[in-house]
Amino acid sequence: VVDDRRTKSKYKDVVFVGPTGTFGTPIGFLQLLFGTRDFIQEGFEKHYGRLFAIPTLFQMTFVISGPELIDDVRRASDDQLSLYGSIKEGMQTDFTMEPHILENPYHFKFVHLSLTSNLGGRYPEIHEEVIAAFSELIPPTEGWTTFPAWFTGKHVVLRVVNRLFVGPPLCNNPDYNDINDAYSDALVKTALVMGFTPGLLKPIVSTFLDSYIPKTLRRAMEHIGPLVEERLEKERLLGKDWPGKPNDLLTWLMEKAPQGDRSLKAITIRLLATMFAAYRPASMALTQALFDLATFSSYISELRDEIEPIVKEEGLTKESINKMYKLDSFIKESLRLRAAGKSSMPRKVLKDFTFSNGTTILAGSTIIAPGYAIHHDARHYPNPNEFDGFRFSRLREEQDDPVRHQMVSVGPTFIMFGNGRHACPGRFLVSALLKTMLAHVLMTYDIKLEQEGVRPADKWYTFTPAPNQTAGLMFRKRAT
Ligand code: HEM
Repeated sequence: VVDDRRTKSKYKDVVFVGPTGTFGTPIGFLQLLFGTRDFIQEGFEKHYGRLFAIPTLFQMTFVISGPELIDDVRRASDDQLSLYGSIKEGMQTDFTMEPHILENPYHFKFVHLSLTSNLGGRYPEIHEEVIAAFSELIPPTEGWTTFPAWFTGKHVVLRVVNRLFVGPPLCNNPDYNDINDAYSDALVKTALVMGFTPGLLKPIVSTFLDSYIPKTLRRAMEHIGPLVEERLEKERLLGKDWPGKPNDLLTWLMEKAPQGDRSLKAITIRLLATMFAAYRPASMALTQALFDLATFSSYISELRDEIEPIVKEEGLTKESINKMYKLDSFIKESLRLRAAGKSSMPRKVLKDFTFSNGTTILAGSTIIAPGYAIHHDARHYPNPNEFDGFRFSRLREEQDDPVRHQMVSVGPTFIMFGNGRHACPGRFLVSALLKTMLAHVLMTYDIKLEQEGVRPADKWYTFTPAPNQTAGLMFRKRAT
């Protein structure tokens, strides 16, 4: 309490949202945690365009809003405002992954180098894996059959992304895919507990936490180990550029990671850590888009009318999916409405930082952007709470601007993929994945909700929304 008062007194020109008084911050923090008050939305509505502080424990957290402040964050250097600093804290990586992993997150760079810049070349594999994954998980039947939506979305994404990370046949190994899933779950839960533990106690608490993370890591190493050996053996026998050598994330980690970081354990941790960044948001996005397709079924025929002539002419390719403006718009609208957390683009303040409006935030604090509030702001999105599937394709046509409103474009009013130099490097892949998956579903199946007109409710984890995880979706072989 004393520390909180001392810190607050340093911010004369910053608004504090939430209860005041001696125990204001802890009370406000509990209200925020248990969802009884949403200080981020409250602050956004009352203080739009300004910085405001919300009640959090152990440090000050400031919320930015309005294009100018978001642009200030975009332009700040990494030694002032640090994404990795905030991931380190949020994911407690020193305890959940390995200490120093974010001092050189070269695995993140490999996403761009090995996947995005080579997306066209790898597209046929994506397409092949999408078809295989759907036909296995949702075999087309004449009559309607219910499938678990979240389980299906998750497993399609795990399999297709792993095709690009480790290749076949491991990408379709149920045990390996479960490990990826379980590892992510364990990371989130352990990080949550460690986040609430005061600094001095962290090393002690971490030794008491269950051994699930190391156990899961060992299980993953049992899969990756033989694959690494197999590739090294081929290299010994056939030379460095052996025929058929995969250009996947594993190869990049084996060959381009710093010398001291090429042990099986180091490679496996980086693989799992990259999968953590990739598959959770992507599988949530797929599941939500499928729920939207089933809920707003009037879009289906117009989407098919767009997709079919393109596919007839060119097939499904990296280039042809770029022509599917309406499909892009439908998925982007689903992301806008459902996927942004209340707290986005977190940055740890490493050096005192002065915004363009003159407000200075001291080192040690955290800055976040209110993603959910921004994406539901009527100033930028008329009827913001309504699903308007062709909102963005209309804008692309009306403004004759094919780039600005596409899913992968980032800016201060669409921060689903962040903004600036750290904007998600996987977004080009995600856009290709989601469009291919939805186009495949539209062309192969009919889809509907289990209960007509009732979209399964989202689940919120404090700041983060997730699709309903128990509901099913009904599919049958396309009849029309
Ligand atoms: C719908 C799916 C996805 C969403 C919504 C999403 C969103 C984000 C966001 C918000 C950030 C932080 C940006 C910032 O704070 O400025 C980020 C970073 C990142 N994402 Fe994604 N992402 C998705 C899928 C993926 C996929 C499929 C991959 C990998 C294949 C990926 C890899 C990364 C990496 C490596 C970073 C760190 C960037 C850096 O080091 O600067 N993401 N993502």
